[in-house]
Amino acid sequence: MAQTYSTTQVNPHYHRLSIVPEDIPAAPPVIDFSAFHSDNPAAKIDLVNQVRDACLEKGFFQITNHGVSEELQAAIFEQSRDFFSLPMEEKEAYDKATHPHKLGYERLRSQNFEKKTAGDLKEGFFVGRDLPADHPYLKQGKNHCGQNVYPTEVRDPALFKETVDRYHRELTLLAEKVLSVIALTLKLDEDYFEPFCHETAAVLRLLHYPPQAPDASADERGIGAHTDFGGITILLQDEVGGLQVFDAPTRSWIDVKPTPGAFVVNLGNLMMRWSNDKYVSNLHRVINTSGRERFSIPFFYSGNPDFMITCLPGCEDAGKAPKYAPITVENWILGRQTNTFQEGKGLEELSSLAKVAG
Ligand SMILES: O=C(O)CCC(=O)C(=O)O
Ligand SMILES: [Fe+2]
Repeated sequence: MAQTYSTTQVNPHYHRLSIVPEDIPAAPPVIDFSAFHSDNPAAKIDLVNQVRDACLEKGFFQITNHGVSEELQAAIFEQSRDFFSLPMEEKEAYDKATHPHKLGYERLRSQNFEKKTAGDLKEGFFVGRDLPADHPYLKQGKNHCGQNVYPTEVRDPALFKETVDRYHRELTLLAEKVLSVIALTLKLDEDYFEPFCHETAAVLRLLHYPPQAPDASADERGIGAHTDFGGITILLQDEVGGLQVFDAPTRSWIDVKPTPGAFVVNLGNLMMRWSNDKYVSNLHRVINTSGRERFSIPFFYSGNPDFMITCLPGCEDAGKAPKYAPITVENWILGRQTNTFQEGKGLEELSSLAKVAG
C-alpha cells in the first residue's frame, strides 16, 4: 500500500484559487445544485467547477436546491425519532447482527472507530432497497441486499415503511444526479456512470446520537474519525451540529455546519481509488456536545456490486500506469469493511488511510 503524499500536504492535484488565506481552514462549500436542472450552460459550468474544487480539496460539500422536498426530509426525521424513542428491548428485537443481510437495528455503542472509549455514542437502523425474495443478490449474499425489516411498534408502521422506502428511492435518484456532475468534473460524458448505477446496492442508516454526558471523557465520540469506504455518501443532518471534517494542511477539524434543507455529500474510498487518488475521501467524525440528541441519515451509494472499478479515464498521472489494479465494487467494500471494523486505529494511521485508497 503506497502512500502518495503526506497528510500535512494539500492534495497535489488541487490548486486553491480562492482568496481564503492558506492557514485558515475553509469549511466545505455550500453549492446551489439548481443549475443541474436549468438550461443555463454558464450556471452549469459554475456548478461543475465548484464540485470539482470540493472533490479535489476535502471531498466534502453541501448541496441546496437538489430537488428532494423538505416535506420528505421532515417525514423521515419524524419516523426516525419515532423508532429511536421505542424501549430498548423493542429496538433490539430488530438487531442487524441477526439479520442475514445486516439490515435493521445497530446497537448503541456497537461501533468503535477510535477504540478509546466503550464505543461510539450512537445507535442506528439500516434500510436497503427492499428486494424480492427471489432477487439474485439475496442468493449471492451481497452486502445489505435483502428484505428490509420494518418495525411494527412505531406509531404508524405503514407510514414508516412508505417513508423510508420513498426516501431510499429519491436518494438513489439524487446520487445518480450527483454522479452525473462528478462525471462532468472529470470531463467525462454526463451519463458516464450509468452502468455503475444499474442494479445498485445502496443503504441508508437512520442515526441517533444521544447527548454526551457533561462529564464525558475528552475521547467521547458520536462516531469516531473514519473515512467512508463506498462511492459517495449523501447525508441529511438535523440542526444540532457536531459533524466535523479533517483539514489536512492545518491538521484541524472543521465543523460541517447544518444548513437548512441541504445535504452533505462526501466521497468514499472507492471514489478515491477509482480516480487514482485525484479526488479525496476524507476523515470525518461526530462529537455531540450540544446537550441535545442529534439525528442524521447518511445514504451510502456504491453502485452495482459487480461493477469493475478501473482507473477513470483522464485520472492517470502522466506517463505512469494507474496506481491500483481493477477490483469489483463488492470485493473492494468487503475488504474495507474488514479493515474498518476489526482494527482500532490512531489518528495518524487513520489520516494516512484517508489519503491512500489501496
Ligand atoms: O452523522 C453524521 O453526521 C455522520 C455519519 C457518518 O459519518 C457515517 O455514518 O459514516
Ligand atoms: Fe461517515
